[in-house]
Amino acid sequence: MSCLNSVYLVVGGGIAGVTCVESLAILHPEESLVLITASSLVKNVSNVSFYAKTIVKFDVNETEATSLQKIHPNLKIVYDSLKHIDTTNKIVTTDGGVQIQYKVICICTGGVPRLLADSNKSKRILGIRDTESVQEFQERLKNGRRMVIVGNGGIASEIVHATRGIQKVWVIRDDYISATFVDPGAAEFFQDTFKHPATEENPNKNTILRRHVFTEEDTVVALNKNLKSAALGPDWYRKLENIRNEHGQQELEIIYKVEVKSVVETDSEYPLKIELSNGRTVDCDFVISATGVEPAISFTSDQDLEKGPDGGLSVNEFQETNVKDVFAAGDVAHAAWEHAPHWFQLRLWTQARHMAGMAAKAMHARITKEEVLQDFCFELFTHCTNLFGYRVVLLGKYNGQGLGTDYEILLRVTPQLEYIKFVLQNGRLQGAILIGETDLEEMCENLILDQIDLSPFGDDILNPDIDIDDYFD
Ligand SMILES: Cc1cc2nc3c(=O)[nH]c(=O)nc-3n(C[C@H](O)[C@H](O)[C@H](O)COP(=O)(O)OP(=O)(O)OC[C@H]3O[C@@H](n4cnc5c(N)ncnc54)[C@H](O)[C@@H]3O)c2cc1C
Ligand SMILES: NC(=O)C1=CN([C@@H]2O[C@H](COP(=O)(O)OP(=O)(O)OC[C@H]3O[C@@H](n4cnc5c(N)ncnc54)[C@H](OP(=O)(O)O)[C@@H]3O)[C@@H](O)[C@H]2O)C=CC1
Repeated sequence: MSCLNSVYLVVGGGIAGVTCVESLAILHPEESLVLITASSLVKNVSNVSFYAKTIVKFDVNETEATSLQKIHPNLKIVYDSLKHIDTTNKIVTTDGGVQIQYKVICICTGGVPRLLADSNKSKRILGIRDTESVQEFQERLKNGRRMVIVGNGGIASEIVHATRGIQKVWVIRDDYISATFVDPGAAEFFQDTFKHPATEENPNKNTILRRHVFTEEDTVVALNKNLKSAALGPDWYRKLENIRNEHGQQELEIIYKVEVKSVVETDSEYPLKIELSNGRTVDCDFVISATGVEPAISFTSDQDLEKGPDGGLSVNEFQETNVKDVFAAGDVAHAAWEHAPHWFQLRLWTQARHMAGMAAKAMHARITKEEVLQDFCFELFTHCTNLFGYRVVLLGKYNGQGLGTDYEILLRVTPQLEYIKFVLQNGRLQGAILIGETDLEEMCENLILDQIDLSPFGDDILNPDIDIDDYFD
């Protein structure tokens, strides 16, 4: 059995693993580093642009793992899967029997789709995670007449927006769409776009300003509770836009507040029959189960690595697990430290990148016996994405998460143009949803981080005729 020796060991070729390697290449290029990746293609980030200090947008690309050796002269790549970690002797073993001795290790094995309970009953229930799963979806789309989409998060929203020429039945547990990312008001804003696509002649710019004081009866919007190839990037669904099933009909039906009770294969016109919790059945060609991810922990270890309630490896603010010198980052990790007031974990690229950069700094500090502080990026939750053709920026406690019932919402809505929501508590901004080209990202970031008292401004804070930035210069 061959044995490699290395100071640093990183497992996984997704955004987290690659970011960890790239950061170590800058921090400690003279030291030995091994990357274990099951795939020869790995993910990397390019075209990073900053909307503000912590609000970042970037592209994710696939690249040959060997390209990382250009930036890290001492990097060795092992194309294999991690099988076992002996944390006492600091040796890992791969499926292929390679052994690697390490001083510090970072586990970045990502996540796998958490599919519907009946998914083992039919090959027509698909999850989307990697390039192969998208290819399978594309094949099904070409000839499919009707698909059922289950789930109300990022993937379901993107599929509903991007697919054409097929009947879509979108089955959700909530009473409004895209609940992982937005609130009922923003969902209405998106749905208005389905009904009235904006045209140049009819941009529909009637701005509505509204303040809403939350009471006990209000429902606080719930936050989302939570193999071998890395997860896709944000533009993955554009591939679907090119697929046109000329025979199919374009139709979307949304069924609210239901769950899938069972899925059975049939010999009738449609090969699948879906039974819903409201008693209704839907016939279809295939089902997309866009029902979240679960951490990918397919390896064993001699000591128990503690897990959080979401099944992820619990890590402290330096991304270290309960076992010394074993770090974890990205979708596989559960952020178990005490969070800053305006940050929480969602399994997203930016967070995978931030966690992995932090892990690399902490690993380097362990080897060089230096002190390390947690990075500033964990001060504020930020997510920048596109939904239903709009730029969406989510900041802080954008859905009032964890604020109880004692907060106010200030809204500015211009149909088909912008949707701006401020979440205020004690006159201070706690979170924001910015949909459209609002140009408010930097101001909101500052207002949340500095906790400036906004009560003197009243509703003017969102008055489109007042340039609020002037107040804070
Ligand atoms: C369809 C889709 C669209 C998305 N869109 C967005 C978006 O627009 N914006 C956003 O912020 N986030 C998005 N995400 C989420 C984002 O992709 C993930 O949060 C992020 O990629 C996680 O990175 P990771 O490196 O932790 O995990 P992964 O990308 O899953 O990478 C983990 C790697 O580890 C490997 N691995 C697993 N087990 C082992 C093992 N035992 N040994 C060796 N290697 C192993 C896997 O093969 C994989 O290559 C999307 C996710 C999906 C599925
Ligand atoms: N633009 C972006 O930023 C995108 C991000 N992503 C990321 O990729 C990952 C995977 O995306 P996705 O699968 O959409 O996961 P998400 O976690 O975003 O959403 C999962 C959805 O499925 C629902 N759900 C879970 N179990 C069931 C069930 N048994 N029946 C019905 N509904 C169920 C959840 O509801 P509930 O909340 O009630 O549990 C939630 O609405 C996530 O980390 C996501 O953040 C993906 C695509 C785009």
